[in-house]
Amino acid sequence: MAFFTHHIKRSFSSSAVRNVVIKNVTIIGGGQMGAGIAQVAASTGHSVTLVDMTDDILKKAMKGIQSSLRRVVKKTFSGDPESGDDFIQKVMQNVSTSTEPSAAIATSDLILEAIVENMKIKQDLFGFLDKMAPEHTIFASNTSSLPISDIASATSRPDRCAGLHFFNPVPLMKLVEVVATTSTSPETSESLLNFTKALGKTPVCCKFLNPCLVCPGHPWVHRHASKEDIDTGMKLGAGYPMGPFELSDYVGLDTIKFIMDGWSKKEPDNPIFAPSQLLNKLVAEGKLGKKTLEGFYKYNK
Ligand SMILES: CCCCCCC[C@H](O)CC(=O)SCCNC(=O)CCNC(=O)[C@H](O)C(C)(C)COP(=O)([O-])OP(=O)([O-])OC[C@H]1O[C@@H](n2cnc3c(N)ncnc32)[C@H](O)[C@@H]1OP(=O)([O-])[O-]
Ligand SMILES: NC(=O)c1ccc[n+]([C@@H]2O[C@H](COP(=O)([O-])OP(=O)(O)OC[C@H]3O[C@@H](n4cnc5c(N)ncnc54)[C@H](O)[C@@H]3O)[C@@H](O)[C@H]2O)c1
Repeated sequence: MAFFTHHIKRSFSSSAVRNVVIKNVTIIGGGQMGAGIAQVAASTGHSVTLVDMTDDILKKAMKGIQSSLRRVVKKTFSGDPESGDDFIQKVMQNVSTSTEPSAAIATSDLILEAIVENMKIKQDLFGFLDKMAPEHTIFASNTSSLPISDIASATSRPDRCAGLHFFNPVPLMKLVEVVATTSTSPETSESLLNFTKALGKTPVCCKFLNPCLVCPGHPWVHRHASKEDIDTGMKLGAGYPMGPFELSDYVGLDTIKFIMDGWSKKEPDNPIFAPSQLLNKLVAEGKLGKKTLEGFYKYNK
């Protein structure tokens, strides 16, 4: 990405920064999560810049936001489609896109990354942003599994770094985890709590992200039943809205693999995190779940 190449070097003291009222938000990564977060932030009156590597990806993200908004307004403006259309138009005006975000970064109160689940790439991004962003800017990561303190260590502002973990699909899921490290300042946590409330979400504070799923591709998970039966059982028997295989396809099998590989590296002797041949095979074949129309299951466009 071009913007990685020209750095504006500035040095900042990590002097206490007061509570930040978050209005201008830059979201790096316009995939399923970044687009969803952009939609919700724009819908609640925030000014959003969505950043990704190519214009094509950003076009797809904007199309996704628009079609999700249509589903939302069908309910919220059910008797008044004209007001629904106005709302969509206003929300779309709150989102701009860029592959060269220096200008947006310079006025951001919050930069939230939702890029690939890879420590080195996230650290490189945070290190790069640290040199460009104003002193008050808070950095947040939407990581599912990586330690925030390690990502924050690439910056000179660990007190202004935290996790902001949204759930998929962002427009519908109410929960957001605000993940504070031992270095995150109380002002940063409070600013993020206020931001998530302004988004209409329910924040919970935590120190670590909890593994919320065990990989469904793992042999012991489906040793005694088919994936269809396991999914049906978990939906009808345990009240889950999706079974584990369906949910993994929905999250993205590449993302699930990144997470599993990370955990397995940390706890090589834990059989729960042992590599899943089935998962690895599907990812190697480019069958990444719903986004590629095939994963554990096949999907129509
Ligand atoms: C190995 C370890 C792995 C760890 C993984 C970690 C991942 C991560 O870090 C954490 C997560 O996110 S974990 C993941 C956490 N996530 C979960 O656990 C999700 C579990 N799944 C669910 O909650 C449901 O299956 C869905 C809500 C996704 C779909 O619902 P459904 O009933 O199956 O299907 P439906 O009939 O199509 O839709 C129903 C209604 O929703 C509406 N709508 C849907 N999408 C929309 C969108 N994008 N926009 C707007 N609206 C949208 C739609 O219009 C409809 O409205 P209506 O008024 O009824 O017509
Ligand atoms: N998918 C989920 O259900 C889910 C839920 C919660 C959290 N997360 C986390 O959110 C993050 C993103 O997940 P996703 O599902 O949206 O992934 P995704 O693959 O849909 O999107 C990632 C996007 O980031 C872009 N990207 C990658 N590297 C980049 C860089 N250096 N600069 C700019 N853009 C870059 C890619 O082009 C892609 O568009 C991951 O850390 C994941 O663990 C995912």
